[in-house]
Amino acid sequence: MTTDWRSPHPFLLSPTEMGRADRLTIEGGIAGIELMEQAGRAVVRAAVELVSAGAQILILCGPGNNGGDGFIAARCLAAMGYGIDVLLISSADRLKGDARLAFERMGLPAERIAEGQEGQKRLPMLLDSVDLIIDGLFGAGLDRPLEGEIKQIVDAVNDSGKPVLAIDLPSGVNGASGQKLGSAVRAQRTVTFFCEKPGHLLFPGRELCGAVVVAQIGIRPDVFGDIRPQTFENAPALWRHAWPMASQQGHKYTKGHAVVFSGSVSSTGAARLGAAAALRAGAGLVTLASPPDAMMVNACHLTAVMLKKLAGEKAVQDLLSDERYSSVLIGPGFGIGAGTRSSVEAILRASRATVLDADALTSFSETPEHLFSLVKLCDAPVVLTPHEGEFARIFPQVEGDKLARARLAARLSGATLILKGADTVIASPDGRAAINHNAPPWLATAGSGDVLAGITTGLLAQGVSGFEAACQAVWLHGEAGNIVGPGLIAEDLAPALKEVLRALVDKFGEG
Ligand SMILES: NC(=O)C1=CN([C@@H]2O[C@H](COP(=O)(O)OP(=O)(O)OC[C@H]3O[C@@H](n4cnc5c(N)ncnc54)[C@H](OP(=O)(O)O)[C@@H]3O)[C@@H](O)[C@H]2O)[C@@H](O)CC1
Ligand SMILES: [K+]
Repeated sequence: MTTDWRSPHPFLLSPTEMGRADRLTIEGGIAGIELMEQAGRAVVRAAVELVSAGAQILILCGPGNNGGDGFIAARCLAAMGYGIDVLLISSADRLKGDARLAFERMGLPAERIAEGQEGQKRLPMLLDSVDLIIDGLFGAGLDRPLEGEIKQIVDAVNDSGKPVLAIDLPSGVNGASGQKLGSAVRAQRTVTFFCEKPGHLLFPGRELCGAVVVAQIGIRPDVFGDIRPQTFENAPALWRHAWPMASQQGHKYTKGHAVVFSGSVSSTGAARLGAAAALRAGAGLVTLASPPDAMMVNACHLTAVMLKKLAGEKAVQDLLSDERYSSVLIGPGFGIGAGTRSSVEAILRASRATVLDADALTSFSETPEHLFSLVKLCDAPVVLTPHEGEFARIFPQVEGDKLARARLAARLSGATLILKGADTVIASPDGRAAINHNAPPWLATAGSGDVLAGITTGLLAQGVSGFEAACQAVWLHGEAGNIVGPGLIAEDLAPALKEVLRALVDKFGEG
């Protein structure tokens, strides 16, 4: 498995929140320069793993505290016998606070430090002879695109092909969004402090960071109590409390009953993938609701999943008048149009925990407001599972980075949102958001989304609330994808869930 599910907390801090963590720590009696010393030493520990003894290291330092960490690392690495050159992009006179102090403590011979224009002139020669570049240009304080000479430096670093160790973030990556501002360093490894930031998990930042190391520098975890982060890494630490543990005395009727709506005769497979996944995810019973023309094909393919014919105008209302149906999935292979809209309306009016996927979303492209008002009428969790194309169709007015868009869309629609992709974001209407990072690239295959929707429906059937069910489902789906490996087809996922669930339940059982 790829995820360290024992991660002690699931919090991600934006650069602004991280600044607050620093300030709270400093107010608590630890000097800023002490934090910087610890940060610099963490950079040293990472650097020595990347080079051999006596290697030549170029440290690029910006005008703020990110550069300050670089000065500390320069001092320690020089004392350890590495060949160190420091390139400071501004003039040393303009350094302030802890960064100035760190510069003054550095103690390198003047010829090993190049400032401003002089540094730029020396850069090609320095890049030629280094074994490692340490990027201390910009971290949390980046607030605008890289331009001009700074952009040229970053581009030259990337073109050199030399390994880069980034301090906190690769310079040019926005820590809140993972977006590249102008240009950005491509690192082999990134050392960040205290906890990860959204920009380490969201693309393109995730790719530009290389491997991320989180170092502790003396900030106490109780600052989370003050900051109350609303952004999380999607890991078991986030939703373990809401996991539907099987009870010894439970039986299939206590684990909920999911209904999955099938498409017509030529498009039934997607719903069956969803139904099988709902059953694997632990729903006690799963019924496939099928149009009459698809009964035979569905019947030929189902064993543990039950089948019910859905006919007549009030078929959905009639079906859901049975209170035992605890969750519903509609959309995969269901078809786009007025019929789908009225089925969705009947489901949401019946106030059942609901997953709306694929065609159930696209059917509201012209009238998204109508969908949102129905969601708000529904007295149970609703989860929408759009990929980027579907998202653009139902939230055309929502712009910005992926995290911000998912949050805003969840608030607008009143539903929990799973905005799918390599860095799936799960957002709740109450403002919480989680970023997923265990999905392998081979999960992007036909039917994979139907399985994800099915897992979510299976968890909702057991009474898990919307945000937690969505986070659990996305994580389980990713882990199942890792177990199957390259060559995965959607049919492989539900069987692979067995192994994921076994490991998870064993670990949760251990306490
Ligand atoms: N005690 C602590 O806080 C600790 C912090 N730590 C470290 O500090 C880092 C945060 O430090 P920071 O806040 O000083 O910000 P930083 O990333 O160095 O950049 C700010 C400078 O860049 C400038 N600037 C921004 N964008 C620019 C652009 N596009 N192009 C050009 N210039 C640009 C901006 O200049 P100005 O806007 O004033 O022109 C400003 O001078 C954090 O990532 C971590 O490494 C650790 O030591 C642990 C303890
Ligand atoms: K950096």
